Amino acid sequence: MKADKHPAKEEEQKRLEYTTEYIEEVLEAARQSKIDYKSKIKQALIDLDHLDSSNSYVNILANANMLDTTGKNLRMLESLKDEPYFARMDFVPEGKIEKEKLYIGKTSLTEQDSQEPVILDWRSPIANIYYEGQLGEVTYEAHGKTFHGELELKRQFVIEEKSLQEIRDIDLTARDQLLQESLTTSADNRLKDIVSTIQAEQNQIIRADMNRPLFVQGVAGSGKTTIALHRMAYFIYSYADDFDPSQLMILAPNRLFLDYISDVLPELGVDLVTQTTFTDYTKHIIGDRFTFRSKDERIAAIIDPEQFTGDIEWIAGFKGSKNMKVILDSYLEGIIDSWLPDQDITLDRYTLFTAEEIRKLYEDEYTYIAPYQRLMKIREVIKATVKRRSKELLDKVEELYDDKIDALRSRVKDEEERRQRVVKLWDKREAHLDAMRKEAKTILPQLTKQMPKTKTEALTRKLLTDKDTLIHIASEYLSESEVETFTRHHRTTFRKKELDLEDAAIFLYIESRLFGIHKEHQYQNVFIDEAQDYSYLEFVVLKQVCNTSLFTILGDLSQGIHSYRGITSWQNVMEDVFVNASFQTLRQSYRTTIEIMQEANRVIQKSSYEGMVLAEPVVRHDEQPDIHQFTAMNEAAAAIYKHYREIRGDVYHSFAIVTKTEREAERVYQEVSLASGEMSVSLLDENQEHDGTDIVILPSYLSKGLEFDVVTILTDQDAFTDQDIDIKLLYVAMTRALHRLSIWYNQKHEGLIEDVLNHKQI
Ligand SMILES: Nc1ncnc2c1ncn2[C@@H]1O[C@H](COP(=O)(O)OP(=O)(O)OP(=O)(O)O)[C@@H](O)[C@H]1O
Repeated sequence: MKADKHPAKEEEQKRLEYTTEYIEEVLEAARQSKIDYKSKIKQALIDLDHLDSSNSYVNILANANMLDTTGKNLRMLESLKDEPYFARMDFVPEGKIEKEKLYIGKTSLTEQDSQEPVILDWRSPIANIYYEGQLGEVTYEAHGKTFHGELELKRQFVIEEKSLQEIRDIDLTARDQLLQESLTTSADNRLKDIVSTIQAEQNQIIRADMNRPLFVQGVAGSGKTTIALHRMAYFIYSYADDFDPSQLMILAPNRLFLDYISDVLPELGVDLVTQTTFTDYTKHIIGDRFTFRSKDERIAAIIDPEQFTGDIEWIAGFKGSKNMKVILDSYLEGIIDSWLPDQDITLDRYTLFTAEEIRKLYEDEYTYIAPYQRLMKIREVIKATVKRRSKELLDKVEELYDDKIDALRSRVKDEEERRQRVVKLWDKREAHLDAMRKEAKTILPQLTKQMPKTKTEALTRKLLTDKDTLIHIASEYLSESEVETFTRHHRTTFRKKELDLEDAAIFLYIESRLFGIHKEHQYQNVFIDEAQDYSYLEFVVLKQVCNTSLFTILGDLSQGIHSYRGITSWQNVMEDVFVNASFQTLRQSYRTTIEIMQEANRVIQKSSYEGMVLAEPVVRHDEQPDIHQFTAMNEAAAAIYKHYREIRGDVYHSFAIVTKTEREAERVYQEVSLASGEMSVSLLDENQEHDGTDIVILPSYLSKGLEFDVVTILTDQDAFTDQDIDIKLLYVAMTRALHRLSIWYNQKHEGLIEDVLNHKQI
C-alpha cells in the first residue's frame, strides 16, 4: 500500500530519516578521513628524502591501506544512501519480551556508540528468518547454535531516492507483491540482484551447506544464474575473515554471458571472483598453442545441413564419456609403467636397487605429488644412492684386490714368481675397477632414457591420432573402422591446430594426472552455470584440476542443446564424481508470462527427454504469443521493425530476434538494418559484449541464459524440425522472453512451429 495510507507511516518515516541522516554523518566522516589519509601520504612522500626511508615507507603503506579501506566504506555507504533497506522484521528472541526491530539491506551498518545494528546485511544468519520464516515461531542458526523466537512482523518497503513510497506487511496469505512488481519491470541487457525478493526455495540454495557439493536442476527462468551469484555473495560474507574471493571461480558458457552477469557482480560485492569459461580456463593452464572450437561453433555445424557430418557428433560424445575416462586411465597407467624400470639397477655383480624396490618407492613415497614429479624425486634418490654405493663398492673391490695381493706377497716365496703374479693381479684390479667406473656412469643416463621428457601435448596427440595405440586400449569400446574415423579426424584437427572442445578436458586430464596442476590454477569453490552442457569427463577433470569437490552445479536438462556431448542425467555425475552431493529442484519460473510458458511447455513436451519437469510460471499475464507466416524475409523484417517501434517504451525496451542458425541471423541482420531507422541493431556473437543496442539479432543457441523484454523468433529456410535438438533450441529461444513473444516462419519451411504452435493462425 502507498506509504501515506499505512498506519505505521510516521514510525517508518522517522526511521528512514534517522537512517539516512546517520549514513550521511558516517559518509561525511569517511570523506574527511579520506582527505586526511591522502594528505598524510603526500606529506610522507615529501619527507621521504629527509627521514629514515624505511620509516616513511611504512607510514605511506599504512596510510594507503587505510585509504583503501575508507574508499571501500565510502562506496558501500554511497550505495546505501538512496535505498538503505528493503525490509523490516520484528523478532522476539525466546525468553525475552522486547522485540528487536531489524531493518534488512544490501549491506550492514552499525551504530558506532551503541553497537546496535542500523541495517542488517541480507546475508546475516538472522536475516534467514525473513526469507524463510512465516510469521510465528521461527529458528535460525548462527555460530553452530540454533536460536528460537517469534517472528511478529515481516514488512517490505519501496524506497526511492530516500523517499518512502510503499509499505507492505506480509501476512500468511499475502502474495509477494514486491516480487510481482520486480518481475514486471523490463530487462536492461544485464542481470540484476534480487536480494529484496529472494524466494524461500531460492534462499535454501543460496544458504545451502558450503562444505558439500550441490546440484541444482532448475527450469528455464527459475533464477539459477541469479542464485549462483547470490550464493557466491553469501559465501564471501560468511567466510570473509579467512577466504580470498579470487579463490572462487564461476564458469560461464561464453564471454557474452559473462558480460551479461558483469553488472550484478559488483552490486553483490562479488566482482573479485574469478569469472571465466571452460576453454579460457584450460588455455590458461596449457597455453594457447591450439584453439578449441566452441560448443556453439559445433552446434552451428550440427544444425546446418551444409556443414554437418554425423561423425562430429559421436566423436564429441565419445570423448566426453565415462568410457573415455577408462581409456585415458589405462593409457596413463601404461605411460607410468613405461617410466618405471622393469629391471634391477646393478653395478658389476652387485644389485643397487631392485625394480621391485623402485616400484615400492613410487607407490609409498611422495604420493602427494604427481607421478612425473614423483619419479623425478625418486630419480634423485636413486642418483644419490648410486653415487654413494658405487664409491663404496669400488672401495670394497679395491680392498678385496689389496687383500689378495697382500696374501700373495706372504704366500709366494719365489721373488720373480711373486712379482709376476702381483703385477698380473694388479692389472686385473685396474681393469675391473675401470669397468666398474664405466658401468656406474651409464646407470643414470639409462634411467633418464626410461623417463623421457614428455609433454601433455605429445601424449594427447598420440592417443587421439595413433591407430595402434588406440586399438590397443580402446578395442572394447571402438570398432576398427571407428578407430580409423576417430584418428583421421584428429590428424586433421591437430594439423590445423584447431581442436575440438572435448580435447581441452583430455589435455587437462593428462596434465593433471601425470604432471600435476600448479596451485595458482586451483580454486577452493567452483560454480558451474549452464552445467547441462558439460560432459562427464569435464566434471571429472574440473574436480581433479581444482583439487576440491566444493562445487555448485546449476543447469536445466530440458535446455540440454549440447546433450550429444553433455550429460542427459545428473545421476552418473553425482554417483561417481561428487559422491556426497545434495540435490535441489526448482520448478517455479520467474522470467516469463503464463501465456509464453504454456506455449514453450507445449514445445518441450515433444522432446524425448525423460523425467522432464515442466516449468510453472509465477502468475503474470501479458499478450498471447502471436504467430505469423511470411513469404519474403524483407517484408517480415520490415513488419517486425515497425511493430517494435510501435510498442517501444518504458515497459518494452530490449528486443531480440532469434533465428535458428547463425547464417540466418546474418541475413536477418542485413534485412533489419535496411528497414531500421531510429532503433539501433546489432548482430551478437559469443565473444562479444552486448553494447546496449535496442535490437539484437542472434542464433538460438547463443540466446541461452539471456533474456529480453520482447523476443521474436524468425526462421526462413532454416526451420526448426522435430529433431530433439531443434525442439530444445526452440524451447530455449521461447523462454528468453520476459513479456512478449512472436514467432515468424516462412510458409514454405514450416516444421515444428507449424506442427506444435500454430493452433490459431493470425
Ligand atoms: N526471486 C526473484 N525475484 C525477482 N526476480 C527473480 C527472482 N528469481 C529470478 N528472477 C528473475 O528471473 C529471471 C530469470 O533468472 P535467471 O536468468 O537467473 O534464471 P535461470 O534459471 O538461470 O534461467 P535460464 O536457465 O532460462 O537461463 C531474471 O530476470 C531474474 O532477475
